[in-house]
Amino acid sequence: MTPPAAARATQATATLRDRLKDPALLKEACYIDGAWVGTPVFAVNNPATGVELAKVPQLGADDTTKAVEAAQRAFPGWAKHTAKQRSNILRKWFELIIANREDLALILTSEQGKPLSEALGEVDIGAAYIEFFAEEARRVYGETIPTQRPDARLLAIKQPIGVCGAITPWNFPNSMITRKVSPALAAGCTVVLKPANETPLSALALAVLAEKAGIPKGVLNIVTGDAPPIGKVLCEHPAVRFVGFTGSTAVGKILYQQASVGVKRLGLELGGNAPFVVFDDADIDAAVEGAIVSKYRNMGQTCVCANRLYAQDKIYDEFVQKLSKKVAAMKIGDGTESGVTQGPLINMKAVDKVERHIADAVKRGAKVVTGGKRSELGRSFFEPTVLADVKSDSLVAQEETFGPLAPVIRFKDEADVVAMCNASPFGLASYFYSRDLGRVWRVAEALESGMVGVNTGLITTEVAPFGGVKESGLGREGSHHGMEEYVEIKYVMMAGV
Ligand SMILES: O=CCCC(=O)O
Repeated sequence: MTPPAAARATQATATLRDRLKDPALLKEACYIDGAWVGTPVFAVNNPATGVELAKVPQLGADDTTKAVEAAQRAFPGWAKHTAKQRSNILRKWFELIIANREDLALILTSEQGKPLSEALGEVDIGAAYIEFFAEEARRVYGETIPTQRPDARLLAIKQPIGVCGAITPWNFPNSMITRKVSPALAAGCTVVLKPANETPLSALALAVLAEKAGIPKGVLNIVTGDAPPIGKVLCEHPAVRFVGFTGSTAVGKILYQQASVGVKRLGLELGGNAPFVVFDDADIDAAVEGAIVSKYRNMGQTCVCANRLYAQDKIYDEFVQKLSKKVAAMKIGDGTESGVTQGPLINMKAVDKVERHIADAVKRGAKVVTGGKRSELGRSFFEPTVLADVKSDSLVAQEETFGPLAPVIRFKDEADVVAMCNASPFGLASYFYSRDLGRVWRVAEALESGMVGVNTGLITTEVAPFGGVKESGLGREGSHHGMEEYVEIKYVMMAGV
């Protein structure tokens, strides 16, 4: 007999909790000023099964203001910690995450859907950001400036910017948090974080470990709830000096406007429409592997996913045939099952968009080579798809699909394809495959994007600057450049020498 809905939900919560080595990582409360607060009312569901995993509080503007005030109170004390003290605490947080990586990955897959192997990879790179910035905390150097006045000495020192807001997306519920929070904390800033409503459990689990690592109360605060009122407080409260956001360009523009009132600094990692180009001198097998990683990682729900693929005339058929053979062999299912490489999409709206892009491309003459429809598993499972003979004016080449759909467009020459790549208001990532050294330089320099992968489909690493140009955003995350977002330069002239 099927148990009633409420009992089923309780069972599901117990199921995830029971499967964790440390059940205390599954939190149903917000973390403000070092206390776990709020009534759990908002259900978090597993997209693979639809069952409820847990509930989290639905906080609003007042509680967000309290969180900002807590961060404001904690700021002077945290900023006065020595760089080494901050570094040691961050290092401890990193170690705890690694020690709990399997639990964190299971929570991540359960709430987000990606295969467990990818979730483990995300937890590892999420931890790697913390490790990197724990090291970087000790290298926030200033400078001395050759003087124009014999009686004066000139310095530029770097100081933490202050309280930071962070708003993070559901597609990378762990690493997008650590990529923002760890440089902020390393620099001496305090943070109020709003995770995505679909995936708050990864954020709360990270906070459990942050508390254990000894991050003082008020330094990291987590607020779950309705995005617009929380985002408005983060953008408009006078104590907040920086807001970091990863998400859609449409929301990024709203935050940009709201933050302009208090002239705040913003870090925006927004939408993309990454081209993936295969020239006829490329290693085709390597290009196919790169396309698989770039396109189908996280079921195509990655901001740097290849969105439109361009293959040159001479190798077009070979590339499409080899790509679709691999794609047709992918295993769809619950991300916790062994061998699954394609989990469910985050929700039915995501499925609708993939279907809309396929229908539009087919209407303009494209052919479905493999996939093309909802999976027989139901829910938001969608067959990984390859389309051939796609026209460059199709919707799928203009808008980010955010799903497992590879549209392959034919091109003639280098100038032709570079023009198509750059004919977009977005400029996050681009990829191309070629073995001609001259072409590699020319094309890498010509592409209008913040990041370029040459002969690779995977460019993310904690040591490199991640970010876009044009409507794909502002600022850089990761690498030593990522630290610059969280410090202010203060110039000091010491006269009377
Ligand atoms: O979707 C944004 C993040 C992608 C990544 O970290 O590779």
